[in-house]
Amino acid sequence: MSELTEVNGKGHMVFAERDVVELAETFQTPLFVYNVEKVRKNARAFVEGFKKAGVKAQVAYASKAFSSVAMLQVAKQEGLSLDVVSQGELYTAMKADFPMEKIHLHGNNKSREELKMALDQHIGCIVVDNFHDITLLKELLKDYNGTMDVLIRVTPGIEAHTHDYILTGNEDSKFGFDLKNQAKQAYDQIQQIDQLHLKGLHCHIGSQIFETDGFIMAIKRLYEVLADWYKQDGFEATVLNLGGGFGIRYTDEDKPLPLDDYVLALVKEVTEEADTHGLSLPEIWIEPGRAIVGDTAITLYEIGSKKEIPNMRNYVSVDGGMTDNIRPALYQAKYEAIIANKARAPKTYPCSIAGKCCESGDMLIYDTLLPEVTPGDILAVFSTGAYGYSMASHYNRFAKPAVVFVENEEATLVVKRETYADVIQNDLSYE
Ligand SMILES: Cc1ncc(COP(=O)(O)O)c(C=O)c1O
Ligand SMILES: N[C@@H](CCCC[NH3+])C(=O)O
Repeated sequence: MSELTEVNGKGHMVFAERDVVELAETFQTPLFVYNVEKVRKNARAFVEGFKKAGVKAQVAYASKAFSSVAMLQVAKQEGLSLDVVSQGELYTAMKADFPMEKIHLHGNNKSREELKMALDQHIGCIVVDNFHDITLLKELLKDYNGTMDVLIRVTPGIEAHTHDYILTGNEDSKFGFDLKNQAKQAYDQIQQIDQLHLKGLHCHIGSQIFETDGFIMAIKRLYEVLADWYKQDGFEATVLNLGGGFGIRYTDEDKPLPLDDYVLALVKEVTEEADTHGLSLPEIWIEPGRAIVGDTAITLYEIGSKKEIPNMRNYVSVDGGMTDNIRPALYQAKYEAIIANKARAPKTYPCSIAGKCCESGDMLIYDTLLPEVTPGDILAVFSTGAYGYSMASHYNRFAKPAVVFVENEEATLVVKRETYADVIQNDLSYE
């Protein structure tokens, strides 16, 4: 996004109206900086899209993209619902005082404890992923007075155009029930448990998707099944959850749609299918993660060493890497970056950006152009708001970076930088 970058009189990059070089000095590096106004804007694009279409909806922020107490407080302020996939994500929501009735629990191997916590907290909905979920719920509900709303997660057999590792709606997937056989068995089992209220179906076809056809195909397939269940049993879904996966821009190769285009396409197709089959229009739920936070943050690093291999490649190393952004190593994901303290300088130096882990694959960006690089320069990598901090690790015993929120020009530390004492806090001695 370099051509759109704002630059101040000192030649420093400005992000969310703040000089990022100053932010790096104040909060140290590596540092995640979120533009909260942009987070709100993304959230509102989805929410307003459904409002405009006049359809009942829930926009559940997929907290796996970036979960922290402050982030979930922003999601709550924006009236979003929440998708959690673990006790840890649910616990974070509890600490953020997130309304429990707006939380949906996912997971392809939910533990008894996770399901119990969901029941005890009276969350809004459990997305049943497999027969084990149903068995555990049946047992747990014996000691439970209330009821629980559930959706059945199915794999609609859609091959969305995305990286193989983040494709989830195809039949050969660890998630959900296959639509042809297992979904009906799950339906029958759930209908026999009085305390489970089946609201409808869930599918998630993949992530970083730039087209609406995959979603449309998925909706058609869901309706084939829903039409059968209606004929057989008179069952009508009151909710259709179409997952997340809406793509964002990392580099020029990515051509995202305006967020409300996805909403309009979903609403149109669901409305048509419901009409065709004589079914009433369900609530439409979606679960965007990346599209809410991905393009709202940058990561700031300090540049250190350089290795120049004549006629081959120049390596420029930064003080973070795969421990705060595993996506390039895991998915060959591409990013753009600039030197924040030389934001106007001509880009004349061909180089690749390396992390500092003891791993050759620890590369953040291959073959980019930067201005002449000197140790101490601040590198800003764009669009790191999703699946960066949330996938961070302690490899090489690195401490996790800090996270800062900027809103109304004010920068607030929302996740503290870990200390080395934090990193080894669970180590016990064996002398
Ligand atoms: C079930 C489910 N919902 C929502 C998401 C969020 O996806 P994204 O961040 O691409 O919107 C994912 C991740 O791909 C997922 O598996
Ligand atoms: N973590 C992945 C996306 C998969 C998310 C959840 N199913 C990414 O960084 O793109």
